[in-house]
Amino acid sequence: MRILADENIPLVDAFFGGFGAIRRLPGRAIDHAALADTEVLLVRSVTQVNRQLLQGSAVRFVGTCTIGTDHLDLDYFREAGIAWSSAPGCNARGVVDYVLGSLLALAEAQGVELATRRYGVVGAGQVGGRLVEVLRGLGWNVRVCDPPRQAAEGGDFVALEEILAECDTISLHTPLDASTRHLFNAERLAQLRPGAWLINASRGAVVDNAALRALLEERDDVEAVLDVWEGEPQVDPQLAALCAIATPHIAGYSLDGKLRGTAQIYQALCAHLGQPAEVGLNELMPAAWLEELALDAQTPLDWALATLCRAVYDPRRDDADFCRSLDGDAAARRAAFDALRKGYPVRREIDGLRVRLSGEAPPLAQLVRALGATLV
Ligand SMILES: NC(=O)c1ccc[n+]([C@@H]2O[C@H](COP(=O)([O-])OP(=O)(O)OC[C@H]3O[C@@H](n4cnc5c(N)ncnc54)[C@H](O)[C@@H]3O)[C@@H](O)[C@H]2O)c1
Ligand SMILES: O=C(O)[C@H](O)[C@H](O)COP(=O)(O)O
Repeated sequence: MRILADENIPLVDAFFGGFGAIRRLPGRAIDHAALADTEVLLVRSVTQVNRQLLQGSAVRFVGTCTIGTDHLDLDYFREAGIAWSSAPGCNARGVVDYVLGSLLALAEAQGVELATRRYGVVGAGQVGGRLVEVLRGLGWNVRVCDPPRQAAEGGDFVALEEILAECDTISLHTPLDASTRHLFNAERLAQLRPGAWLINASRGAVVDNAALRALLEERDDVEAVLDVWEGEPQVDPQLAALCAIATPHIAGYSLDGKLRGTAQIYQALCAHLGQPAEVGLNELMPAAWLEELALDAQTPLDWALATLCRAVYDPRRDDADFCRSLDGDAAARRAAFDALRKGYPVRREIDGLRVRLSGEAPPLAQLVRALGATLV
C-alpha cells in the first residue's frame, strides 16, 4: 500500500509503517501530481483535499489528523466513494489550555478577577464542551450557545444575542461552514459589551477579520485573542498588532493532541481495512517533563490557578514569537507562520498534572479537579 503523509504528522512510521511505503511532503506542497499512485493520503489542516486534488488518483482513504474538516470536500468523497476519517477531540484539551492561558494573561494585564466575569461559549462540542466543564467547575458564570445541540437535546442553551448582551468574555468554538462563516460580522461585533474579551481559536473566517480590525481600531475597551486567521498562512499584521494575544494557529498544538490525532487516524484506517489495531498510543506517549506539583493549602486560589496552568502552558510566549515574525514582508510572514508551527516546542496538557495538597483545602481541591488534574 502506498501512503503519502504531511511531513508534520508525528509518529507516522510507528503507526503506519506496517502498511507499506510512506512518502512525506509539506502539507501545502501536496498536489495532484504528488499523489502519483498514492492509495492512502494522510493530511493535516493545510491541505485542501477536494475534486481537483483527488480526481483520477488512486486514493481510497483520506485521514486528517485534525479535529477540523473544513479543508475536506466531503461531498466529493461521498460521490467518489472515498473513505475518510478525522480525529474528533484529539487536541481539544490543548485548546482549552490555550483559552485558560489567554484569560490569565488578560486578567493580569487588566488587574481584574476572572471569577467576576461572565463567560459565553459559542459552540459546545469537543472543545467548547470541555471548556464549559472547566469554567463551570471553577465556579464561574457561563452561558452556552449551540443551536444544533439545543435543537437536538433541549437543555441549558441560550441564543447568540443573549451571549452578546450578557457576556463580557466570549470564546468561539464552532466548526467553519456556510452557517458560521462571519458568524461574528460587523453587526455582531458592534454589539460586544464594554470591556469585552473575544477569543477565537476555532477557524479564522468565523470572525470577519476586516470588521474586527475596524472595531479594534475604534474601541480601546475591547480585547481580542486570535489563534486563527482568515487567509492563513497570510495574516493581516495590523490586525495581529491590535490583538492582546496573537498566535499562528497553535492553540491545539499539545504533543498529546498531535499524537492522539495520528493514533485516531491509524485506528480508522485499521477499521477501514478490517484489520486489528495493534499499535497502541500509550507505549509511544513520552512522559511529561513536569508531572507533579505540590501546593500549600494556604495558596490563594488565583495564584494556584495561574501556577498550575502556566506550569504547563502560557500562550504569551507563542504571542511574542509570532509578533516578532510579523516585521517582514508578506512572503516572509507566510513562511514564518508555517515555520513557527513546524518547529513548535513540546507542550503538554494541564490535565496531565498531578497535584499534591499539603493540608485540607476544599476550594483548592475543587480547583485542581476543575482543571482536570489529579489530586494525589
Ligand atoms: N485552533 C486550533 O488549534 C484548533 C484545534 C482544534 C479545533 N479547532 C477548531 O475548533 C472548532 C471546534 O472544534 P470541535 O472539535 O469542538 O468541533 P465539534 O464539531 O465537536 O463542536 C462544534 C460545536 O459547534 C456547534 N455549532 C455549530 N454551528 C453553530 C453555531 N452557528 N453557533 C453555535 N454553535 C454551533 C455544534 O453543534 C457543535 O456542538 C472547529 O472549528 C475546529 O476546527 C481549532
Ligand atoms: O483542526 C484541528 O485539529 C486544529 O486546528 C489543528 O491543530 C490544526 O493543525 P494543523 O493541522 O494545521 O497542523
